[in-house]
Amino acid sequence: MAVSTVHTIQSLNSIFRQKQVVFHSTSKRTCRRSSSRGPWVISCSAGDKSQTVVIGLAADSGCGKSTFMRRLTSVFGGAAEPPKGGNPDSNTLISDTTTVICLDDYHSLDRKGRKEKGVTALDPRANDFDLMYEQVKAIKQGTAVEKPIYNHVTGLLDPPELIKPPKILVIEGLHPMYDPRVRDLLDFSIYLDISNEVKFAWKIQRDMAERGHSLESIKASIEARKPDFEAFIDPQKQHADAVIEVLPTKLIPNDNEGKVLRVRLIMKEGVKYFSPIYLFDEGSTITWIPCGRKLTCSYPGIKFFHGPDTYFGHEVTVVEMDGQFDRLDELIYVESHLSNLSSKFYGEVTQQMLKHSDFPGSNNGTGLFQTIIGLKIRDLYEQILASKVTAPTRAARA
Ligand SMILES: Nc1ncnc2c1ncn2[C@@H]1O[C@H](COP(=O)(O)OP(=O)(O)OP(=O)(O)O)[C@@H](O)[C@H]1O
Ligand SMILES: O=C(CO)[C@H](O)[C@H](O)COP(=O)(O)O
Repeated sequence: MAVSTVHTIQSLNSIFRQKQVVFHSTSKRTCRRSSSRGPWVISCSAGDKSQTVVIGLAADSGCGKSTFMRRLTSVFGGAAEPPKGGNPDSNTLISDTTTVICLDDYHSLDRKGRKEKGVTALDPRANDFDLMYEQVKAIKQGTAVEKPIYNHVTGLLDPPELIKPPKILVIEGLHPMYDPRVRDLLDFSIYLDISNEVKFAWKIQRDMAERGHSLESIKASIEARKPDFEAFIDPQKQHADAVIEVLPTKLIPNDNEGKVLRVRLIMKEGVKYFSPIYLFDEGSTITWIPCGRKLTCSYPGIKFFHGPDTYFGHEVTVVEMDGQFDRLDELIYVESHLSNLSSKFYGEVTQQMLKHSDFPGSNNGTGLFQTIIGLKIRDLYEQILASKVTAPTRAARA
């Protein structure tokens, strides 16, 4: 039988100080530690209703998570910055509304440790899912935590940093949907599914041009990660509420340049506080070539597709864009044919895209769909907030 001990925040702190993990309380609350489940398993009662909305973003390294995060933070306004006065190598980004934590911080093995044990960072054995679960749960319930830091410069685990509960917590990285306990804490989840060909092209662009790596070493690193990527990262997409799939274009026969992309936004039906966008007419299957009088298109043009489908046994709506925009200001023409965008005013998607026209993917479906998912997350957050405000009022009336 599980033996539960009631702890105050002070007594928890004394337990965790030895392990460099300290729990803070933002309101009066009690935490329980169950002795049958090990020292890391702490549950705190929610002291108020101001719980944090938790979003999961999964993708392999170098697949556009940071770019997506910049677009998302921008939808809420304000810039995201690392914690003030903290570790300069912190992976965390904080803005007024959102805190983005990188799940690399839950690596239980540092670079040397992984080498000695012969495991990659993608392997669950190199990650502490118990701590990830406990800390995400604590933040969701309004409790600040001391989260470890994985230092990508040194390859070491640095002393922890304080993470206070934000309005929206984004957990981004390799495994946000891997552990069922963490997955259950997510209010919304996204998977960035970049095909091998495109991933390779992006890696070359970044690691060769910006980081001075050789073509051979990039190839070797992709190959070395492949088995663990397929075993532990890729399967998470079946759990995602939205998947952004990035594939080579079909508009250029046998294209191997990887510059023109076919991007699919796959949106699950029946997700609470989320309803898919659609093109022209909800539920119908449509192919649309918008190029002509209102949209300038050079070779190979632009082709949209919209329709219902199934994805890992779930009903989904898919919107696809193949090709790229020549003139971003003309995106308003496409935006005006998309419905259920959750924008606050006509043209908001175009405005966001123009604002960040220098971000990678701004001229194609990656930027467009990332921006739309950003608006959808804002809408989901506002709906959750409204449900908390109206729930007690209704109860009081009954
Ligand atoms: N939509 C895009 N179109 C073209 N290139 C892109 C796009 N998104 C990302 N890239 C390329 O991939 C690189 C990595 O992007 P980003 O830093 O957003 O990925 P990440 O998943 O956060 O990477 P890491 O996990 O390694 O920090 C960029 O520098 C850019 O070269
Ligand atoms: O897959 C990764 C996620 O970003 C990294 O490779 C992993 O975190 C290990 O980092 P590093 O290569 O800096 O030791």
